[in-house]
Amino acid sequence: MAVEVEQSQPTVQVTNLKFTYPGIDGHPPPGAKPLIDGLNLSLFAGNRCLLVGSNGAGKTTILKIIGGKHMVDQETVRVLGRSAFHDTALTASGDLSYLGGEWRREVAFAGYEIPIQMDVSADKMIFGVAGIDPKRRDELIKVLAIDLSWRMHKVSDGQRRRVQICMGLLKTFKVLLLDEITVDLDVLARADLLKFLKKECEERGATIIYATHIFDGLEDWPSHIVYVSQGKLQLASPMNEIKELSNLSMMRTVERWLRKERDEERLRRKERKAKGLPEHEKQVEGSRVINNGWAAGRLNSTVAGEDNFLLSSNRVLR
Ligand SMILES: Nc1ncnc2c1ncn2[C@@H]1O[C@H](COP(=O)(O)OP(=O)(O)OP(=O)(O)O)[C@@H](O)[C@H]1O
Repeated sequence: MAVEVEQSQPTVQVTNLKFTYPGIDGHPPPGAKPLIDGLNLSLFAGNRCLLVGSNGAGKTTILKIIGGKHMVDQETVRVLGRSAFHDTALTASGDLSYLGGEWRREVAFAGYEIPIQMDVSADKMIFGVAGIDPKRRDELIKVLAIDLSWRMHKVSDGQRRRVQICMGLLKTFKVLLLDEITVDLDVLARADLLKFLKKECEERGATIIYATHIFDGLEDWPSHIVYVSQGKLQLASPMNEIKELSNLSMMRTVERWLRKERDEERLRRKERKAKGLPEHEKQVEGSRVINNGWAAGRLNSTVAGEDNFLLSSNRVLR
């Protein structure tokens, strides 16, 4: 049964986020184009937000910033009303949890990172975590169909991933950031995990942001969708609004946005070439210049639904 959740305060609030990766001297290189620019986003308890965008669009960077892994101004990113980077108790308590990236080789758990491939049983790993609700632990073991006798250095990638995900979800989170974590899971494990995560939002009022390229089985999962391109928020909308606009499946809808983005970038590149400019916009990274290919341009037209449905980047999701 769904709980009534307090909707007045956002659980995740990003205000005019601008971010450039620091160079080797620890500072953003002078003149570098920001990777994330003017991004605003508000999410509330119970929201399940799908974060989509092409490779290199900035999804991981955004999740890491919200997860407190990159320093930004205290007021720019607020999670549960606190600064994600400065208030380390947010992650230490498990209230804010990030699963992704380097976590693929290790288990990130409440601020600690544990190697995932040592000769240890799943049982030892999962039951070695203190202060866990036994009912929640049993449920996760069942949902992820974990055999507690598995030795972590001998199991398959997918089996190892199940244990890893179980560890990451043992503590009751309030805000969960998932960065493409289901890649190795079989169809059944993925479906059961998504069902569990949906329940966490509906019953406990958790907020989840999930960045993925795999849309299989996700059709009815998200309550909201956010599309980023070149570090800018192109669209943020409740799923029902997207569905009202188009009969296409979510995968086809996203495919259409990305095709449009790519076509516009190709056109932009052609125009640059015609003007005798280098085909690709260049971005400064540290002391060297990197070329981002077609992903480096700006999406400057509308993207969603029937093409004229561009949502404001200041949109608050309800
Ligand atoms: N530590 C870093 N230092 C400098 N640039 C970085 C760093 N990490 C990522 N980038 C750059 O930032 C851009 C966005 O990367 P990010 O990983 O956020 O994209 P993404 O949308 O998650 O991509 P994908 O879908 O491929 O996972 C890329 O051009 C990448 O090269």
